[in-house]
Amino acid sequence: MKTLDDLLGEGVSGRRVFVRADLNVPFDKAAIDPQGHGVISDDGRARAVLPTLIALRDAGARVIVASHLGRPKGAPDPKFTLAPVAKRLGELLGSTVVFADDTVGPAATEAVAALQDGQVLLLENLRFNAGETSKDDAERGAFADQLAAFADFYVDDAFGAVHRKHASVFDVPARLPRYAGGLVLKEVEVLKKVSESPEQPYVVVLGGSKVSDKLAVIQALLPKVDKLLVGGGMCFTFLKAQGHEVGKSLLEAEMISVCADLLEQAQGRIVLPVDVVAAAEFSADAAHDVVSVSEIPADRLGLDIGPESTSLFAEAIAGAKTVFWNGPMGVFELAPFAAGTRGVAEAITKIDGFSVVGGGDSAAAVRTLGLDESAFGHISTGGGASLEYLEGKTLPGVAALEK
Ligand SMILES: Nc1ncnc2c1ncn2[C@@H]1O[C@H](COP(=O)(O)OP(=O)(O)O)[C@@H](O)[C@H]1O
Ligand SMILES: O=C(OP(=O)(O)O)[C@H](O)COP(=O)(O)O
Repeated sequence: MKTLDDLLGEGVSGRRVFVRADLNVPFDKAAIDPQGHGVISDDGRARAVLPTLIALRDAGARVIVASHLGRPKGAPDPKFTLAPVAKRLGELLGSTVVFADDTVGPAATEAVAALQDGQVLLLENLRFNAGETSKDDAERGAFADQLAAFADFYVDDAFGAVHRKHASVFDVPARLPRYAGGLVLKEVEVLKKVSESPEQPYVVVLGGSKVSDKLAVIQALLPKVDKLLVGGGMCFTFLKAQGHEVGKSLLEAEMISVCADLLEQAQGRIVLPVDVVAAAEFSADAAHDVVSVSEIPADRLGLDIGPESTSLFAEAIAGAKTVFWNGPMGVFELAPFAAGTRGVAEAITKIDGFSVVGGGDSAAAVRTLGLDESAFGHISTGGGASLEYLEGKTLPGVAALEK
């Protein structure tokens, strides 16, 4: 695999370099800025790609940065514009970041043509184009052709998206000389060690809201781990499979039988919450109570694991030599539902072993809850990506760089 250092050694002054970054940063759930844009709540993912952007900029490259943000449906959607991210990236870089308000349209084409040596341009959200995530090779390829036409070289530093077979991750690198950025290299190096020889006991903690993505991973991880602790939005499909009613909580109805099979296979190694914080609605000032998982009221939704579950999870974590954690235990962004995530995170910081936290929101939780980042072995920018790496899967973005 060729690296950014190889590219810098070849010389990039005046050359156009396409950088796929993961600038899918979390936004404050309530705030709006004076321009009507969302307010970034944690810019860790933008900071993580700065070394690559600075090295290219300072070497005189014309830097074209591209990313997705959220999950828009293949068409422009102002809710998911990267405009506020361009502004923040400019502040972090200490130099102007030009923003194109389309991805491959006239604005982007003009902005690429006007780029000066040492300038950085951010294209609008890749997922405003159906070609980016299409399952159809030709449709993805046509979009990749347009992106590749902008540049002479391709650098992938979007670790959080390397598990996606998307145009900017998988198809553009097939069309240009390709290089791995420093973030991708560092992430792969750490995760390789954990996946090849995790010191036992190995505990995996899963939560968050991307339920169906992660249920698929559990099957593959189960044989490798001693305990799998499940909280967050994830746990309700499992609780339902155990026969509990979950009220209005997040539920993947079509996955209930899969969860039942997983529980049977796991023979006690999947640990579920015994109590949850059940709220009247998804808001910080909603009425809420701690209830047993067998007593979730029909008109309430579970927004955090309860204190007994937090202690149960902390106990399982305490004896571990390796812990991988992806996905918050609750809606930590709202203060009444942050205790489970805080308790589990604190337990992970105390282990006598190696811990990895992965995921945009999980890493953001560590920072916004004021936990000591240095108490974790590694904080990964990718949740799904690191889970799939640990599962032993070939990741399309990594494979594309290795070809
Ligand atoms: N019980 C729950 N119900 C709904 N959403 C939840 C629940 N628990 C956690 N979440 C949400 O999950 C989101 C993070 O999920 P996910 O994207 O899977 O994690 P990561 O980005 O770390 O991989 C957070 O915004 C959090 O508010
Ligand atoms: O946020 C991300 O992944 P993560 O929540 O698993 O860390 C990445 O930006 C990938 O986003 P996606 O899961 O919408 O493809």
